[in-house]
Amino acid sequence: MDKERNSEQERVNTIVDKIKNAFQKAQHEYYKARTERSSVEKNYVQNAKINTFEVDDQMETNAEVQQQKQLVAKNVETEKILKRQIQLLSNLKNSPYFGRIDIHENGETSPEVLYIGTSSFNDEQGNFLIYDWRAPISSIYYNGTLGTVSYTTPMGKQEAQLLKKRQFRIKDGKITNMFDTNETVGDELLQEMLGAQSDEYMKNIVATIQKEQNDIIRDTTHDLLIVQGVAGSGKTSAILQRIAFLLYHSRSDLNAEQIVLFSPNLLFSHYISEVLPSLGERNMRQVTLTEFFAQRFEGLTVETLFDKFEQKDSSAINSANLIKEDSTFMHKVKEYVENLDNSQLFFNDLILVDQVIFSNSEIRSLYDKLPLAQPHHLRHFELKNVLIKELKRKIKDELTAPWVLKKIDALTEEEYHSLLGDYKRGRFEDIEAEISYISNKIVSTKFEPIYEAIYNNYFIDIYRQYSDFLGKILPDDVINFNNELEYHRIRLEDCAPALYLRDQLTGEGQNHSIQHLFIDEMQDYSLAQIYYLHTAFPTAHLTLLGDSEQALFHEIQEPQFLMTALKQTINPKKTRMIELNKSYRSTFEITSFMKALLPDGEKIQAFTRSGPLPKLVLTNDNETDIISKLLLETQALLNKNETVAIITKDFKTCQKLLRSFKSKDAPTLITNSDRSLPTGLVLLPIYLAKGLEFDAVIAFEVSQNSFSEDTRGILYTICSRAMHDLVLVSTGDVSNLITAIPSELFTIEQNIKFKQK
Ligand SMILES: Nc1ncnc2c1ncn2[C@@H]1O[C@H](COP(=O)(O)OP(=O)(O)OP(=O)(O)O)[C@@H](O)[C@H]1O
Repeated sequence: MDKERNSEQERVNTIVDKIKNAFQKAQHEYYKARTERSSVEKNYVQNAKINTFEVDDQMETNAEVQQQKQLVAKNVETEKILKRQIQLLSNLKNSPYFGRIDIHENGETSPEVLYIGTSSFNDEQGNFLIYDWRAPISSIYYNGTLGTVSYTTPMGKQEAQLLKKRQFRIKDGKITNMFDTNETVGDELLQEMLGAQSDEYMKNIVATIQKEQNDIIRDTTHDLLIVQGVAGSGKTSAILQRIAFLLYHSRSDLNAEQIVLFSPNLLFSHYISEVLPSLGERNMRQVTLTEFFAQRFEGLTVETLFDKFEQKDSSAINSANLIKEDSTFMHKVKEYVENLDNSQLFFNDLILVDQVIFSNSEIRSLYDKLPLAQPHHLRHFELKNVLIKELKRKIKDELTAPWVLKKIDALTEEEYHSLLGDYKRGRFEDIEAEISYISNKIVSTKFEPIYEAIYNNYFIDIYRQYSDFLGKILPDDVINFNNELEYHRIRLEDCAPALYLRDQLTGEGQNHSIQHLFIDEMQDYSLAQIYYLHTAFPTAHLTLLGDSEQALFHEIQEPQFLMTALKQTINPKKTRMIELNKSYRSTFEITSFMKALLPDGEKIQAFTRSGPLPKLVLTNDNETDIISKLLLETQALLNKNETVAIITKDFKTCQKLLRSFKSKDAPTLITNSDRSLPTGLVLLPIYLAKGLEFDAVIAFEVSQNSFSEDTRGILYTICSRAMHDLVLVSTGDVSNLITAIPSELFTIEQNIKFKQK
C-alpha cells in the first residue's frame, strides 16, 4: 500500500500543480476583465457628460452610451464566471478530490480510473482529471459496492463493473488518509469527520454521503419528497447537498433565486450559510415562517414560534389552535369565500392624508356592478382595474386645480428639471404640453399612495373579513383575534388562514417563479401552514424534512402519522417518503441515551463513535449549589471542547439562571435576534438551538417539574444537540423520563434514591 500511496501522492502533486496554474490564469483574466470594465466605465461617464443641448449630439451620445453600457454588462458577466471559477479552483487546490473509482464499462476494452471531487477539473485537452461529485457516473462512488453497478445517464441506465473504490483525505495537497473499501462510503473517514470539533459553520459532507442520504440528494422525479429522519441523521446536510445537486443538474433552467428554504431561526441560517459556497454554488433564499408572514402583514407584529412557546396558553385557546392548525380549516376558508354574498364583504375607505379618495360604499357599489356569475377573485381583478381607471380620471380632473399651478410656480429650476426627468426642454410641442406633463407628474405623485393601496388590495378589509369567518367557525375565538388586532398583532395560527382568505378573494398571493421549496423542521409547522405554503408556491417541488419526535410545540407523533397527514394535505402527483434512522451527530453513548428516552427509540441506529457516558448531576434547589456544580461541569467541558451550550426548556429558565452567575463566569445569553454563535460557553433555550450542534451540552434542568410526558420531545431534542459530551443537571426530583432509562446508559454524579414509580 505504501507504494500505492506514493504513486497517489505523485498524482495529487501533479494535479495540484495544474490546478494552481489554472487558478493563476483565471486570476489574471479576472483582473484583466476588471481593468477593462473600469476603463469602459470611465469613458462612459465622460461620454454621458458630453454636450446634451443639441438634439443630434444627444442622440449620438445616447447610442454610444448604450453600446458602452452593453460592454460593461458583458464584462460584469465574464467577471462573475471567472470569480466562480477562481472560488472553485481555490477549493480544489487544497483538497482536489476525495474518491477514486476504477470501473470497466460494458463494451470498453480496458478499465477506467476516475477521481471524484467537489467540482470537475479538465486538462487543456478536455480530459477529466477530476469528476464533479454530482456527475451521473459519480453516483457509483456513493451507491455501489464492488461488482456490477449501474448509473443513470441522460441516455438511460448504464452498467459497469466496479473494480476498486478508494477514499482519500487530502489536506493542503498531502494525503493524510487513504484506504480501499467495499462499503458504500467507509466508516473510517466518517469517524474522522464526525470526531472533529463543532464549527461556527456547518461543513459539506460530499466526501462521505451515505447511500440513503444520496437517494434524497439525487431525487429529481418526485414533486413531494418527505424525509422523516431521527435527530442527527443528516437531514439538513441532505437538503443543502440536494440544492447543490439540483443546481448542477438543471444548470440552464434553475438558479439559486428560484429555491426557497424555510429555516427554523436566524442562527440556523448563519450556521448553514457556508455549505453551498464551499461547493462553488450560490446560497438559496432563506426565510423563517414568521419573516414570511410579516412581509405579508405589513403594520402588524406577527407572533413568532418562540413567543408562542414561551406563553403556552390556556387549554381553551389550545383547542381552538388545534382546529386552526388543521388543513380542514383551510378548506373551510375556501368554502366560506365560495359562498360569500356581496353584502358580506368588508371594504376599507382609501384615504389620502385625511381626504377620502374612495369611500368603502363607493367601492362596494363598483363591486356590485360586476357580474355575479363570476367568482370573487375574477370580480376582484376587474374591481382593481375599475378603481385604477377611476383614479386616472380623478388625476385628470385634478390637473388644472389651482393648487397644482401654484405648486408649479413655486418650483425651483432644479426641481422643475428633476420632474422633467429624461425629457428635456424643447421636446414638447408647446409650453402647454410641457406644463401639462409637469402637472401630471405632480398630481400622480400625490395620488401614488392610493395607487399603491389599490395595487396591494388595501381596499379589502381582510381582518374584518377573517373575523367574520372566525365568527362562523370558532365564535369564541373572535374576541381573542380582535384583541390582538387592537395591539397591531396577529397570532401565528391565524396567519395562514387569513392569508388564504385574502388570496381566495383576490386570486393573488402566488409566486410562480419558485421551483423548489424546502421546509426544514417540518414537525413545527401546522398542516394548515404547509397547505398555505403549497398554494403560495404552486409550481414548486416540495422537500419537507423533519423529525416527528423533535416536536417542541405539541406532543410527539408517530413518524408514519406525520408523513401520511402531510401527503394527504398536499396530495401531489408523485410522492416519495424516506426514513433516515442512522444518527451521525452524537457519540454512540449519547445516541443510546437518547434512544432510551423515546418509546419507539429502538429504530434509531447509533453510529459507532465512542465517548463518555452522559452524566446526570444532582444539585440542591439553591442558587449557590446550582452555580458551583454548573461551574465545575462547564470548566471541565470547556477544557476539552470549543463550544459548550447550556440548553434550557424555555427563555425564562435562561434568564433566571443568568441572574445567578457572577458576571465573570457568566455564559453568553443567546436571544431570538442573534445571528451568530460565539465560541465558549453559551446559554440558550432549545427552540433557538434547533438544527444546531455543540461539542458539549448541559441540559438545565431536568427535574420532574420541568419534564413530564408531554415535554418528552423537548428533552430528546436538547440531548440530541450534543456531539461529544452530555451532562444533565437536575435541581429536584429527577424527571421520570430519565429515571426510566436503564442505569448503565448514564452515570450519576451522586447516589440518589429514585422515587418508586
Ligand atoms: N454522511 C455524512 N458524512 C459526514 N457527516 C455527516 C453525514 N451525515 C450527517 N453528518 C453530520 O452529522 C451532523 C448532523 O447532521 P444534520 O444537522 O444534517 O442532521 P439533522 O438530521 O438535520 O439533525 P437534527 O434534526 O437533529 O437537527 C452534522 O454534523 C453533519 O455534518
